Formats: sequence, C-alpha cells, structure tokens
Amino acid sequence: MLNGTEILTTAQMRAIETAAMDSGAVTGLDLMERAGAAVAGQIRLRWPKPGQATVLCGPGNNGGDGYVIARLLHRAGWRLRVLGLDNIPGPDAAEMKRRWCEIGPIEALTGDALRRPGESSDVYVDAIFGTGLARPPEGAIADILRYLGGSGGDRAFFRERLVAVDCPSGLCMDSGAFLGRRRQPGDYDLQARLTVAFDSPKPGHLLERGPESCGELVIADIGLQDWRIIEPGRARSLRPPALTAIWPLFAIPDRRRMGFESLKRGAWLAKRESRAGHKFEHGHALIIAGDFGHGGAARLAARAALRAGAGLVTICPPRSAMVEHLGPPDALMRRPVDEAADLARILEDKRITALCLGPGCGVDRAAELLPVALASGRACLLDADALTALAASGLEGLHADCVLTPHRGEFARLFPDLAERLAGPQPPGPTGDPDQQSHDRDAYRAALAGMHGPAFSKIDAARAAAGRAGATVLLKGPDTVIAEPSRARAPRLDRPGRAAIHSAFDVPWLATAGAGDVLAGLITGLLARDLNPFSAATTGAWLHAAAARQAGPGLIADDLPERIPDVLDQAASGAGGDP
Ligand SMILES: NC(=O)C1=CN([C@@H]2O[C@H](COP(=O)(O)OP(=O)(O)OC[C@H]3O[C@@H](n4cnc5c(N)ncnc54)[C@H](OP(=O)(O)O)[C@@H]3O)[C@@H](O)[C@H]2O)[C@@H](O)CC1
Ligand SMILES: [K+]
Repeated sequence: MLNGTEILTTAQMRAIETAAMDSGAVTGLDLMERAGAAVAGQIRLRWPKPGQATVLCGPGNNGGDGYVIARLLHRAGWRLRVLGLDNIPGPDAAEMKRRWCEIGPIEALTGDALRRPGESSDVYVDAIFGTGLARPPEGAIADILRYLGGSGGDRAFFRERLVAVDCPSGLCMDSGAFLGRRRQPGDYDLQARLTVAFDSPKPGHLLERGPESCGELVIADIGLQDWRIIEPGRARSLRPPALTAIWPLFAIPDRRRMGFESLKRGAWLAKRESRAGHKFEHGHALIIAGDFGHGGAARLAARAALRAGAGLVTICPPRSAMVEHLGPPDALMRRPVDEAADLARILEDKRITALCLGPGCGVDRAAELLPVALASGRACLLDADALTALAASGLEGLHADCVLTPHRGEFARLFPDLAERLAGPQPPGPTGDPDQQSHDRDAYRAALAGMHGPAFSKIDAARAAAGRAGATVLLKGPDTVIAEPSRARAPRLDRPGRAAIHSAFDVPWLATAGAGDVLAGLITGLLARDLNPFSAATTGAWLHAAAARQAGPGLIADDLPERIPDVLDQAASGAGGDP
C-alpha cells in the first residue's frame, strides 16, 4: 500500500484521475462532488456558524469544484456570492455550474465585483486555478489575485479568510513558484489560511513559496487510492518516477495515512541497532577535521555519525590540532592526517566504509585530500569546503557512492547554470495581444523543455545536478530536495532517479550554526552502515529535522545528536506520529 508520504506531480495526478474514470468505477462528476464536499466540510469545521461566503470560480475543473462548494455551503445555510467566467468549461465543471445556476446567480469574475463596497465576506474561496495552471495569470484574473494578496491594503483580512481549493491560484504545483513572478517572496503573493488539496500533496505544496502560501494544508481523500498502485507493496505510482516526501504530517487529518516511509525506515534502523553483532558490522566512518580552532564542525559531524549508529567513528585532524579533540565523546577515535599520503595510508584499512570531508576542513586542505578520498571508492559525504574544492576541480572523480550536501550558495558554485535557472524569472506567459499570442505560446513551450512542470523547480535542478555529478545531491533548505542520478545502466536525462522532498518549514530553529555539520555526520554514519546514498541522505534529513522538532526552539546544534536515540526509540515503537 502507498502511504501518506508519496507526493504526485500534476501529470501523475491527472494520470491517476484518468485511470480511475476509465475504469468506470467513478465518474468525473463523482470526483468533483467529493472534492467540493471535502472543501465545504473543512470550511464548516472552521466556521461552524453559517456566514457569508464569496466563491471565485475559474475556467476549468478547479472552478467546477468551486460551484460544488457554493451549492453545499448554500445547503448548509450560508449566504453565497459566486463570481465566475462566461466561458464554457469542460463537461463536469459545466454540469456543476448548471446545478449552481438553479440556486443562484453568477456575477462576472472581475476585480471591480470583488472590491464592491459593502460586500465583505467571512470566507473567500479561491477556485480559480488548480493543477491545470499552465502559464502565468494575466489580465483581470491577475488583478484579482493581486487584490486577494493584499494590493488593496487588505492582506491580513484575506489571510484570515482565504480558502484555496487544491492550491492558491497562480502557484505552480510542480515547483512552488508563482508563475510569472520573481522567485523571491513578492508583494501581493496569495496567502491562504487553509488549502484543501486532493489525494496527495504535490511538489508545489512543499517547495519554495508553497508552504507559506498554502497556510494550513489538508489533504482530502477523494477515493483514488486504488489507482495509485501498480505493484502491491511498492510505494511507486505512475511514471515519471515517483517523488516521495518526508514531511511533518501534522496537517493531515486522517491518522490512517500517517504511517510513513521515514518512520518505517527509522524503525528499521533502530531494529538493526538492537541486533547483536560486531561493531565492524555497522561500519567505520572517518571524519576529516581542519586546523586548530576549527574543529567544532567536524566534532559535531563525528558525534552525529556515532548517534546514527556507525560502529566506529574516527576523527582525523592535522597533528597540530589533535589536542582540540581530546575531550568527549570517549567513543570517538582520533588519528592525525596532515597530508594526502596520511589519508591514503589510513584508507588501506578496508573496514573503513565511509568518510566525511568538508565541515571546518578549510578549502586548501579539502582540495588536497579530495582526490584520495574519491579514489578510495568509499562512500563519501562532501559538504562545505569540500564542495568549494570540488567546484574548482570541475566535479572530477565523483562516483555513485558520493553524497553532496550543498546549500543554495554552494549549489550555485557547483552548478551555476542550474542555480541561475532556479533563481531566474519564470518563462514569460503569452501577452494579451492576440496577434502575439500563438508566437508567445510557442516560445513558452520551448522554454518549458526539460522541465517536468510549468516552471523549473528545485526538483528539476537537483535531478539535473545529480545526473551531471553521477552522485546523490541533497539541496538544503527548509524544503530540502534529494535526488539520485539515474539508475539506468547508462544514465539518461529522460529517466532520472528517485527524488524526495523533505519539508521542514515547521522547525525554523534548525537554521542554526553547526546544524549542517550534524546533517553531514548523520548521513556519513548511515553511509558507513551501508545504506545506499539516496536512503542515507533521505533518512539523514529526516533524523535531523525530527531531532530538531524534539529539541524545540532554543536548539543549538550540539543538541541534535543527543536527540537521535529518542527519535529512533519512538520510531521503533511506532509512537510519535509527528517525528
Ligand atoms: N485531479 C483530481 O483528481 C481532481 C481534480 N479536480 C480539480 O480539477 C483541477 C484541475 O482542473 P483543470 O485541469 O481543469 O485545471 P484548472 O486548474 O481548473 O485550470 C485549467 C483551466 O484554466 C485555463 N488556464 C490555465 N492557465 C491559465 C492562465 N494563466 N490564464 C487563463 N487561463 C488559464 C486552462 O485553459 P487552457 O490552458 O486550456 O487554455 C483551463 O481552462 C484540480 O486542481 C482540482 O481542483 C477535482 O474536481 C476532481 C478530482
Ligand atoms: K485554487
């Protein structure tokens, strides 16, 4: 069975919906009715006393959901204003529109109508665009979206009252970017109080602007689960390869969907921990440290590697910095490494299974040791200064057992063109000029080539980077994306490997000095234990945020490794649904 962690791209969602309808078991009308009922139900939960609602309906099926919501709220005693377009939508939305018209009028969906004095509502339902948004909103609709985002000075007013159907309109569900806008937080970006999405989270709910714009995210079950499984027992849906999300599930109301992949993996880790065995069966990790006075980063990494369950961990500073590492933990071993030859000698011991290079290392030292580390063929976690050295070497020597953990700045040093695409404006939408439109659409489609959605996403960037590096890439952030290179025998750009999103927007205190070093150590420990690079990176990211969640605000990086036993314990006992 699939679990609540799987996210679906908009293309996968459409494929599943089509498969369900083609089977004859449900109709599009059934699905739309369920979707609308889910949103109306969530509104009634939060506003138990019927009030006034304004429902804004767009040209497609998202608008169709809006007409259902209007009908169901009306039935529950709400006063309704429905604003819509005079287009002829697809058959399901058209039928829902017809059913609403038997109840009440539809006003034109214009900024003037929305702004009309004396028409204030308790709830505004944004059913303008959903997963079908294909290009930046323009004209009257763009004006409406800006107004809902606060261009009239009412930002706080709408933030309290806006309920988004499937997603806030204008937000690209494959990237979390507002189409046609700058990637940075912009003025008048829509911010909903509540977003009710259907069946599964989409990448856009979890990436970039998505989490803030969606507000509280509720995933509503609309009965599509039978069409999400190709092979029983495998959490894979339709091609392109599934994305998995490891994320805090506090917003998902259905507890049955709370068993999730990382929790299971945590339980598995803890189980392995309790299995009797020799320490070497759990691997041996080397953590390279830097000059005197810079050893804290490597010590944090070493402590984390121990907590992640590596059988042995050795920290390797230069001889002159040895004294800095003489304190606890006593479980840590120490060996000096002054130059590349020292490291090569240590690596003659075949029992060393992984090494971590970068935290507090210094760029020159990292550059000297990097070729030996890579040539050893051991699993390598490369972070911080090692990434700078790697960028200078043109990614030379990387192999499939490497994990790179760049933040945005390091990513830009390693993959400047991808970073530029990621930061740059979205492909422009067609202009309002009818003579220009077909030309613009072609240009727009051309600009989309090579992306999996309407905008170049962090997933696209991480996947392209992993493909280029031939290694697993973990692009850090509150919306960490992890991508592995294609596992096809000959790497193919059109057959990327797995990707995961780890959403940790709920633990802002994790952005603290040394936290990245702990993450590097956790992943190194897991690599040492022979987890494959993708699993080590995703599990490490989850452990890291779970430990931060346990520690709470006021966290310093030193606290993180100490929380790992509790996280594993809870995972093993199946408790702590919100690890
Ligand atoms: N998946 C499911 O299981 C279920 C999905 N359901 C619902 O369906 C939603 C998806 O519906 P959808 O595919 O009709 O897309 P939607 O978001 O309504 O927009 C498409 C319309 O907008 C237009 N358009 C696009 N961009 C534009 C622009 N910038 N400016 C102007 N127009 C623009 C586009 O026109 P076109 O590109 O064809 O010219 C088309 O007419 C989904 O989010 C969910 O709410 C539920 O009902 C049932 C279960
Ligand atoms: K919407």
